[in-house]
Amino acid sequence: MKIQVAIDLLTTQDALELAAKVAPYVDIIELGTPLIKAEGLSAIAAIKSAHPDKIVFADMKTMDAGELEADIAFAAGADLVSVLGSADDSTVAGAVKAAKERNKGIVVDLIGIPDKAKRAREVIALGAQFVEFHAGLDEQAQPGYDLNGLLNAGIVAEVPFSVAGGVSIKTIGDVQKAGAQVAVAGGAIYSAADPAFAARELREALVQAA
Ligand SMILES: O=C([C@H](O)CO)[C@H](O)[C@H](O)COP(=O)(O)O
Repeated sequence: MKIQVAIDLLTTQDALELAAKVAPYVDIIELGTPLIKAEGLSAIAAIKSAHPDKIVFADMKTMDAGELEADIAFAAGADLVSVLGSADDSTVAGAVKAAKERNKGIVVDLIGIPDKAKRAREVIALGAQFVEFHAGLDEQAQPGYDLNGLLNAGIVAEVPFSVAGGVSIKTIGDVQKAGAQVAVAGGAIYSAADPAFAARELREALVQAA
């Protein structure tokens, strides 16, 4: 299973500094939606240029103009771009078209979708590389939130998937057992007192579980 660090910081400089610390322990570097909104596509170019060997994920959360939005993110250096599962099928298909033309990939983010397993199968049929079973930061803040709903959706859907929603050292083993291709960790890394240590701990937890 791959580890994806989600960088929900607000400046390219802070993102570059975090990425430099954690890159040895992660496979995918994600530019979070707030970062892209704050700094623009240049943040994607800066991270790809600093880490050409890493998979760079632009969390565009595209809802419309799928082909256009995916294409500008790929042109800036992204290898993977996210589209929302609540978007129209034509938006997903347009983004997939842009990805195929550049030999890159679309990840469909199922945040807010009630029947995540059903929509996951639909968007994989449209050509998405994998889906993200995702509970956003606001959903995570609700009382009683845990990862189990996302993990069960992943098990039921039987498609390639990632899990994002407060993945931590306590839960990354469960994400792996559920069969995820990618565990996404944002706050568990960027809010840690020592982000490199936190990322290394996540990596070591996977080695031990393997
Ligand atoms: O996609 C995300 C969220 O919508 C804000 O952009 C996060 O990057 C994702 O949820 C992973 O972060 P954590 O939940 O803090 O692990």
